[in-house]
Amino acid sequence: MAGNWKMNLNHFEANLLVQKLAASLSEQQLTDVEVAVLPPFTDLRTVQTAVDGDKLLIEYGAQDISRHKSGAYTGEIAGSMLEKLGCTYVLAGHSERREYHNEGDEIVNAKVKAAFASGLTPILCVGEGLDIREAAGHCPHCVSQLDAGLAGLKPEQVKQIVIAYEPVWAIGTGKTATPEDAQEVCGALRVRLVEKYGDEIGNAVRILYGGSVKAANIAAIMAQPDVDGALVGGASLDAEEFASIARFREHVAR
Ligand SMILES: O=C(CO)COP(=O)(O)O
Repeated sequence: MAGNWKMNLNHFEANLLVQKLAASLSEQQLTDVEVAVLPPFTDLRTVQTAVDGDKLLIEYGAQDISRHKSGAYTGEIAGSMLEKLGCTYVLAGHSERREYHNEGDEIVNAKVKAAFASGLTPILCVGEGLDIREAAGHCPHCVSQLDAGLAGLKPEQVKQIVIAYEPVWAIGTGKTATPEDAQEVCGALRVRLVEKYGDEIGNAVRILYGGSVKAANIAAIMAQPDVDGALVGGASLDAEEFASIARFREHVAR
């Protein structure tokens, strides 16, 4: 269960939220679910200090990574810097990066590789816009983003990666895909992974659903066979709400 904070919370607020989240998770005795937060870059050091200092059972990571190793790339953050901050995960190809920063599949693939080169686990995001959904092109579109994002990876890297299916029309809009919509695309992604990398790897890859996930709708989404978790935006900014979402980590075994 991953919380993408997007461009919210300064480092003081970040500290408060991770502490509260850890308290809510332990109150609910959620020790067997992997919970990760993805704060803005400027919060990462604070989150690291809180997690290490208090031995909190929370993983964390970044929302973006430079495809370059180092050098004259003003404003960018290298994988090695994230690694030094103890990050486990990094998003690659979130729809907001694809849309507002013109990140195409090739750049996203380079970012996935940069993440692995620094020992980070990429969370590769795929998803269709409303026009593609209305033209019924959502499955092929997402499968093609998956293929492009994974191009050139070794099978053991594919096994480790996390995929997030986030229909763009359901992000921050309050419109959730129905559980069946989520399963349709997550199932198509699974079929593709199995086809290309075999049963063992294809079934080991964790596939998350994202888009207006809340405590009130998570149960039906997690009941889908190919949904292994959620990538949560707005609702991850509320510790109790996010902890309640994390309670629904059990899904029907494939
Ligand atoms: O984009 C998302 C997570 O990465 C989803 O955001 P919301 O949960 O706010 O719709």
